[in-house]
Amino acid sequence: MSEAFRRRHRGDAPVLDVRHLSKRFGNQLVLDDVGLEVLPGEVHGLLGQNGSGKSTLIKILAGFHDPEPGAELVMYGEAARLPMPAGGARALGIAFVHQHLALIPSLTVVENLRLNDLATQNRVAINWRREAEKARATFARFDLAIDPRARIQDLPQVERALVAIVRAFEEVKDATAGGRGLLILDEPTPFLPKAGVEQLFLLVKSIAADGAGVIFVSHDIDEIREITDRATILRDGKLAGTVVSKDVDHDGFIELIVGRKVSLFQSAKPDLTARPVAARVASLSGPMVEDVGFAVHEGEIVGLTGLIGSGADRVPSLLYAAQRARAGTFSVGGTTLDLATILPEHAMAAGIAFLPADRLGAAGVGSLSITDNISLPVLSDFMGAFGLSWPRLTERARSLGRDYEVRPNRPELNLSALSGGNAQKVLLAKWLQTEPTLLMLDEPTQGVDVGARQTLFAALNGAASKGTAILVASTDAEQLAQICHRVLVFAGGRIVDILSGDAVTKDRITEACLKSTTLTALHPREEAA
Ligand SMILES: Nc1ncnc2c1ncn2[C@@H]1O[C@H](COP(=O)(O)OP(=O)(O)OP(=O)(O)O)[C@@H](O)[C@H]1O
Repeated sequence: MSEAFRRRHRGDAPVLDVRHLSKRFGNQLVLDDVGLEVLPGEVHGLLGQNGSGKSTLIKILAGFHDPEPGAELVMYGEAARLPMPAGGARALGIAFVHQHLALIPSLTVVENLRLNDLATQNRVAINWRREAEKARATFARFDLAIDPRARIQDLPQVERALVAIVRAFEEVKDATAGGRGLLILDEPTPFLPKAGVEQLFLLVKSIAADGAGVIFVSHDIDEIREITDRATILRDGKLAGTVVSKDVDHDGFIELIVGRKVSLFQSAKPDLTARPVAARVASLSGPMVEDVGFAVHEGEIVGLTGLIGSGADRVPSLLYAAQRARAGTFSVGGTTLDLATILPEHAMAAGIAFLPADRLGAAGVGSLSITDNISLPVLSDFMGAFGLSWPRLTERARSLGRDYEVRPNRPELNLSALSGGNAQKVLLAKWLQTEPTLLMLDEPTQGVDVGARQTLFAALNGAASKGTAILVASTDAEQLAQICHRVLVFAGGRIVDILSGDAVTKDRITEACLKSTTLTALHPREEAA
């Protein structure tokens, strides 16, 4: 903690002081006598492996789960009730921003800001002109250039996140006097490119400077070190410690989170471009992508990256026909597909698998069991004379769960009962078991903890060493540096730079992204080699 921070807070009652928090699901104790204190003006990190209990703690503060008896909650020196009664969090000035932001895309920014009033008042009774002016003034105070009349669906992801945070902050202020209150941000950054993250940090810091407390949940240790004053680490539902963030280095955080030293996965970076081509894209154009061409070779892992709006993240969904391309061809395993007309089933039949970022939407079915989710692409292999063999399917799911360290490894649970990172392990196992010719992934380790990441990276590397070609769209330079043989950098919908071999490092990738907008497009033919 900085001296200025310490001086500012000497003698201040904590915004939040919660103690003896325990929670049991069935016979599993997922929180075990945990405590957490947040001071006024403090940004406090909450870290831990997937399934360590972070969301459960937050859901108890939201009133979604009841804690075990014995828990104590004190806000600004006054005892408050637990279990949290309905509407209690709001009355205490606690507001939440969840990863999915809870905005309504078809409504405007100002309508989303007044969503609570919309639910309780007649729409006509609200003076929208005045509300828009108020919103404009609020955005101006935080130096944000967001149009209150724009529809959420037309805004880039970063502006959506900023709107959700401003809305939560306004809720905090409405419920309490002035800048008091507690803002809880549950992994708000994984969808945001670097530039967006910086803008979000400025907003969070100015909210804390107003005197509110902020809890910031993230798996990104660099982010935690950059933005938080202190951090609390949970390990297997227990308190592993509360530290002053500046005093702990990157490896120190990893050790606190995992409970032991972890060696980060690092693959060798041989040049594999002389190997046979596994997939070739030519003249791909579509939303945010212009005349892109490249090849991926057998066993090669190729990263696609760039700044906000670069188009890199659009490529896998265009190649899988999850979004419609205007033009282009895609050759995989001897089949050439016309990208303007293909359907996802054509891509699948050609040996292509795609794991999108939206894991409980497009990627998996939360209301189905883990066994069902894992089995979907391989059902025909388990069909016998008397129908499907459920015991074999379940055993298969359990064995993949062991390999991919899914916790808890109970295939009968619904996918939605798993923590975010564990759900991602299941979905990766689901596609890798099909041994595709080409596997495409969009932000594959969003929300996955630092230990489990190494397992997923090793699994991807293992699939590549058996010949699968892999395309990874991501804005996480560290992750790309750990696993990719080559990285294609996008700007304005085109490939502007290619990094390979020793140039595939976190710093070089970040640098290439930052200067990407000043570069001209490489000709597709230069890349196709
Ligand atoms: N409704 C539920 N029913 C049964 N078990 C649950 C339920 N919600 C959470 N759990 C279990 O409680 C444990 C803690 O989950 P929690 O979501 O709090 O973890 P987390 O630290 O937020 O993980 P992540 O970083 O992956 O989001 C996990 O083992 C999870 O499977």
